[in-house]
This record gives sequence, structure tokens and C-alpha cells, in this order.
Amino acid sequence: MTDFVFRNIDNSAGSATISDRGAHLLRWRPLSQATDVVFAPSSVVVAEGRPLGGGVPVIFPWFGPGFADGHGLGKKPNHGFVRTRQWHLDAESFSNSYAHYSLTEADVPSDMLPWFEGDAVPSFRADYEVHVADTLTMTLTVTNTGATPFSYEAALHTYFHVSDVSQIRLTGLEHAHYEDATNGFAPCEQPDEAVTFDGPVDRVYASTAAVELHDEGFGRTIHVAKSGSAQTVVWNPAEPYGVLVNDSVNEEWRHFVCCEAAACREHAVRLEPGESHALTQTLSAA
Ligand SMILES: O=P(O)(O)OC[C@H]1O[C@H](O)[C@H](O)[C@@H](O)[C@@H]1O
Repeated sequence: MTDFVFRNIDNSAGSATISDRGAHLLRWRPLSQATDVVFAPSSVVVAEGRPLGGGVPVIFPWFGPGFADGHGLGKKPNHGFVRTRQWHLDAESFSNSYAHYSLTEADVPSDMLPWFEGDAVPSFRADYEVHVADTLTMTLTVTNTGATPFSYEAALHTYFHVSDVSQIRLTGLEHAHYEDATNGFAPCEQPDEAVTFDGPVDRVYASTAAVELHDEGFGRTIHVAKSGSAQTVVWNPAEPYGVLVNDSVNEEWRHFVCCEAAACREHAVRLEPGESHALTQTLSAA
């Protein structure tokens, strides 16, 4: 087993912590803010095969249980295999503001490949670049390095730190169509109003728009821009979630909301040999 390595990235504009396992960013704070903007859980269970909580899990090559031909596939682990894999850090370019990780099919257990039954074993390279400053930019680029096409789903599953999820408003999705995962992915439309969180929310919005999280409790608005993504996933469980290590963890769901740039379900990416696709999310707070 390879050791877990957590790296601090720190400069005059912002700071973050990232794990080599999963290339999982665990927290980010621009120096203008008194508290982290990317939510760091109070406890992280560090164990082989178990995803780290909070932060920004990188989701690839399937979202949730996977999806094909109009239905969920029941694949495990949930959200694909890369968030528990050991990624390679490009040590030469690692700095106090930048990290570049990569991973290929050689880093994946062979029983996970191919990820769609009937496909040839895919050859791919995933590059994940993180720029840390008063903005945070994360880019996942997947390249088909083989001779056969493949499809994949991906998301930057970002946990945002909020004062009280029941008091925040998420704008930018007005009139967008969404699938409601709390109701069998029923098709719905966001009315001409902000998304609010009075109970469990788990939605896949069809939207390329930037969104804003308005948080009066923390006196700030978080701006989330993206590219290469036709969907925005919005999630809060409205109840204790994950590994409940202690009482403070029981209450953590009140202090995060997930807003994720995604390419999933009907908008999975298809790559022909030699093609690449980049999924980018850029965060700022004021
Ligand atoms: O527990 P995880 O595998 O990290 O998934 C946490 C959540 O991620 C996404 O936001 C999905 O839309 C949810 O359905 C899922 O429950």
C-alpha cells in the first residue's frame, strides 16, 4: 500500500490542501475570506479503498452508479474509481500555487476495465491541474491515447462551506430543466427563483451557466464558473451523511452544499482516438 500524502499549497492570495490519493483537494481559502470556501470535513477517515470526505472528489469515469441506454447501471464504487486511486504528481511543476496530477489505465485494477461491458479496454490519460490563488481553478482533461473510442462521465464534486444550508440561495439556474434524483430522476423545471434547501436536494440541472451561492451568514457570495460541462449537480442530504465519527460530523450536512460541474448521464463525453476533453471549474468569493 502506498502512503497517503497530503500537500499544503500556500501563497499570498490563498491556501489549499490536496491529497495524492484521488488528487482530492480537501480545502481552499482565498485570504480575503475568514473561513474555507471549499468545505473541509472535521474528520477524514484515511483508509485503503475509502474516499476522503468533503473537498472536491474527482469523479471519473462514471457518475453515481453509472448510466447507459437511459438507465442507471448499479456500478461500484459509487462515482467511479479514480477518487481512491494513487495519482502521480508532476513534482517538477508542483509549486506554492499549482499542482498537476496524472493517471492512466495502468493505475487502475484490471477488473475495473473496461468500464462499459462490451467495450475494448480503454487507453486513457487523465490530467488534473489545480491553480490556487484568490480564485481556485481545477481542470480535468481526459485524453483517448488508444485506438478505440470510449465514453465516460465526470464531475468536479465540489463541497462548498456555508454558514447554514437552510439559509443560503443558489442563483443562476432559474428556468433550467433538471432531473430530480430524490424522485427517480423525474424531469422538472426550476421556477424563476433561486434554489433553496428546505429538505434533501439531489438534482442534475441541464445548464452551462455560472452560478452564485449567496450566504448572508458568512457575508459572502461564492461565484462558480465552468466550461466543458453541460450539467450542474446540486446536492445536500439534509441529514447526517457519510462516516459519522463524532457528534460534530453528525451536523456537518448543515454546513456544506455540493454544486458540481458535470458531464454525465445523457451528456457523457465520447472520445475518439487522439481526442481530449477538458472540464474546468473556477471559484471565487467576495
Ligand atoms: O457519497 P458519495 O459517493 O460521495 O456521493 C454523494 C452524492 O454525490 C452527488 O452529489 C450525487 O448527486 C448524490 O446522489 C450522492 O449521494
